[in-house]
Amino acid sequence: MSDLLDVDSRPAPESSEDSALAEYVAEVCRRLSAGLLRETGDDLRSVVAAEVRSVQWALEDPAALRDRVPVHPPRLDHRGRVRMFTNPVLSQRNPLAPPLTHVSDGDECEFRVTLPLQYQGPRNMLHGGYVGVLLDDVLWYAVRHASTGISFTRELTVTYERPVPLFEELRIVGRVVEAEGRKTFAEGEIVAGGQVCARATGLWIAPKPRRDGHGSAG
Ligand SMILES: CCCCCCCC(=O)SCCNC(=O)CCNC(=O)[C@H](O)C(C)(C)COP(=O)(O)OP(=O)(O)OC[C@H]1O[C@@H](n2cnc3c(N)ncnc32)[C@H](O)[C@@H]1OP(=O)(O)O
Repeated sequence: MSDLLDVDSRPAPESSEDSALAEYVAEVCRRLSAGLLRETGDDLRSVVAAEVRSVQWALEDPAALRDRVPVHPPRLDHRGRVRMFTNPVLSQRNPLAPPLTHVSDGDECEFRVTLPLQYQGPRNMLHGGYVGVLLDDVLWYAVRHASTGISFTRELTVTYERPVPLFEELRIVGRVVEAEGRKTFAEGEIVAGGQVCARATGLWIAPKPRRDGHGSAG
């Protein structure tokens, strides 16, 4: 995967154990989110108690998460500031992110994900706004992969062809179709069971160079 933070690769002063703990707690939060929406009564209480116990266990036993290699530990930028990878679609440390599994870079960038209940719009279907979020992020990633700096989404058009299902694997694909100066045009789709459910096209624009010759974002 590209260096999405676009900063120096110096690790921030956080132990690997603490980074692993943060990512584990994010995972527990995701399971809890689904549990709160699925269970009621005694079943709800069991789910909450089990997850609270699992966090307690991870906090009390330093060896509990020994085998986990943190995926998105904090990094230091060139000014020595701590930078977190906060991306709400890709970050392992952000409980809002599903997060996506990266499959390939190249002419096409591909990610896969199976979405749980907290992303539901209509019954068993993905919320339409989140369809746009996924496509925005993966097309942005394809633009980022094909260029040297950060670009911002200027325009995104989403076509909803059929419902995007929850609880089954989705392929989310993005590719650059044209680059011209600061502008990059990209397109992509979400595919479930071999069928395209949603398509997007969009324009990403790199910020104007600053007077010192650097971009103003990143
Ligand atoms: C680290 C993880 C991040 C993950 C991020 C995922 C993607 C995101 O969510 S990004 C956040 C959402 N997006 C934003 O907040 C962006 C908000 N918009 C902006 O800040 C600005 O509009 C910005 C920076 C995109 C462009 O501003 P600016 O540089 O002033 O643009 P501007 O000079 O008007 O246009 C640049 C060029 O694009 C052209 N252009 C603008 N709009 C269009 C369009 N719709 N179609 C074709 N061309 C266009 C202009 O004509 C101009 O062309 P030229 O250079 O030939 O004159």
